[in-house]
Amino acid sequence: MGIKCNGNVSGKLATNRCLCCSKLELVVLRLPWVWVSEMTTMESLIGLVNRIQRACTVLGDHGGAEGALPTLWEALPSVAVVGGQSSGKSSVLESVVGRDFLPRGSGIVTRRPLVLQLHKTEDGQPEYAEFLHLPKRRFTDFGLVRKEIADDTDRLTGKSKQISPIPIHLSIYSPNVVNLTLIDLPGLTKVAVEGQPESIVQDIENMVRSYVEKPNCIILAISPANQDIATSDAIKLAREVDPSGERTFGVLTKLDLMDKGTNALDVLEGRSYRLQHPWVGIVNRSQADINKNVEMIAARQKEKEYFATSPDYAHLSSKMGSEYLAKLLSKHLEAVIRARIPSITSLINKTIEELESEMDHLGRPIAIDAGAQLYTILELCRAFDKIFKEHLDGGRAGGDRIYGVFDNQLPAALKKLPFDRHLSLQNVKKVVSEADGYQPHLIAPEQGYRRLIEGALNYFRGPAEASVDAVHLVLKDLVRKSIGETQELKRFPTLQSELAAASYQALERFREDSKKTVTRLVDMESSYLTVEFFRNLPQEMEKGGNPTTPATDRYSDGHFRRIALNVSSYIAMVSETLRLTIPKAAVHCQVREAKRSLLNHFYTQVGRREAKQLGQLLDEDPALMERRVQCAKRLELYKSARDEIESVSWAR
Ligand SMILES: Nc1nc2c(ncn2[C@@H]2O[C@H](COP(=O)(O)OP(=O)(O)OP(=O)(O)O)[C@@H](O)[C@H]2O)c(=O)[nH]1
Repeated sequence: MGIKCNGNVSGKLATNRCLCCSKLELVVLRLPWVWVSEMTTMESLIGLVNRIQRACTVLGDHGGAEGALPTLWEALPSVAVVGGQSSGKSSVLESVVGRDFLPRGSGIVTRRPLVLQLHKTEDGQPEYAEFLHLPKRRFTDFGLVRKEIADDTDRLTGKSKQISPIPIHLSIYSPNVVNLTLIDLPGLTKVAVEGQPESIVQDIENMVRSYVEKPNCIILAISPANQDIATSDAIKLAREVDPSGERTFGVLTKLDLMDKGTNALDVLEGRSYRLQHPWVGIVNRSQADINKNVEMIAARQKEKEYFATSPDYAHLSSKMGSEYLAKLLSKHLEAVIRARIPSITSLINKTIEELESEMDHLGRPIAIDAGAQLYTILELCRAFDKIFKEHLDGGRAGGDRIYGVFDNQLPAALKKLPFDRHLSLQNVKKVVSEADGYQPHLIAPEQGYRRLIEGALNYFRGPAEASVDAVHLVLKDLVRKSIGETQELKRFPTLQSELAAASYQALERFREDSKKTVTRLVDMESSYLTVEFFRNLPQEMEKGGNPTTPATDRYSDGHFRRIALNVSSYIAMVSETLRLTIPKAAVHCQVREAKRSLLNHFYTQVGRREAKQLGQLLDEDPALMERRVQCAKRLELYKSARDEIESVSWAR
């Protein structure tokens, strides 16, 4: 909804559209104590973008989607200077500034983008320059500025003539400039010369393209008038990335070098190549002027005179020259920034939200003091332990596999025990006879029974231990799963593996204890046989069998079969008991203990560790740490950009 730009409107607002004139007003707002309905001058708008651009460089946002981080740089309007080598780019920039300050030389001199921020100061104030990378140093000697640009380029690229996309930021404060930001880019070239890598031609084009293809980039396309416009590198590239020409400013240099009798009116009046903005003709210092150290201010004056007195261009003279170009660009840049502020503001707010949610996801940075680290470790352990318990108690899948061991695996294993073989007639006879010794049993083979039973009971050790092992495997698997499912642990691979190792060790101890317990259950069955079972036997026999069996029958096959049958039903009874008690032992010793004290040992160990060792436990995945640092920097950038915009809007 719109608001009136000079009415009594309440509420906080950074940007809006005026209801009465429908112009875009940057701000109409009420501070608690005073009405402020003033909006920003050209200075503050361009200055605002300057400050945000500097923050971008400091915080590593050079445009481009490195690591898929959001880029603010690309959303900011900027003016990029594009042209072929020797087209006069440096001369245009220096004319606009009114100072000699750019490195000169043969080949590719500009090998990094130069973000040149011009700040107009009050008349009579001294001129000076400042680099972002040397914040405490004011350069009043522009020869030293030139040297520092060259040195800083070499510092980053080496002297290898490589190019780098990381910009150098230079601010110039002068009463002779307009507020403007220009990005000087390496000159487009067609061949690599001695000492340059073959790829340089393409590398330069790619870098220049990466700047000018952004929809927020205003293209200052420099072409020399003494060459056919159809061969201009700058126009060729501009046409590709901005076919409608709405963000391209055509600049024609070297008008004074055209052949006698020719002029550039076809270009300057838009007939040769039409752009949305008018072409601007420029006359820079010639090489001879440079050699003679002709002052820049004098050169500007000479340029003015050239157009004023030129029979070809006098009618265009008010719209020609470097001073006019600087003002035109400044005005246009200001207008573009004004129009873009609302979308930049909403982009900033949206990105802050996204980055904050990513930071939440990545987790906050680790504290450095031991107490806080220990606390973090214990919290992480608790988070894991909670998930592990949920697996056992239900809520998460997996605990039911333990019941599966008791309900399927154990009964199946018990059923498969080879009692048939053990209680075969032949084996029964053998065992009973061996137990009898030289004196065969008279009434019932007491020793024979015992040996047969003891022999059979031994078979139960296998399924008992196998059940313990099966439960152990399930628990181990649940530990692994729970670690994987503990989101908070994801960033700490060292802690993950130490937790896993500590849990596995604990489970190993529980397994041993559980094995001892189930073996003891089996041993207990051998230690004391159930008397009632055998007391009941004769009665059973009397009921079911023949009471008048003669004594000689006791040594017949039938007698041994009866013994086998009796032992078999005793074993069946024991098997049933063990089927019920082995699960109790396993749960008691393993499952219950895992729930109660899986990490007890680990806690004691961690409690004794020094700060350094605790820090090592919280070692994160380096890629993740890097991502967090990058996100934090980007977040800082977006927040400071938001503050900058608010500070302009909330003029106090
Ligand atoms: N007479 C005259 N000479 C010019 C004009 N513009 C540039 N020159 C000369 O052309 C030569 C190249 O100009 P530069 O400004 O260095 O061109 P550049 O595009 O920056 O060149 P590189 O940095 O090598 O890509 C210099 O000798 C300038 O003096 C002009 O309008 N008139």
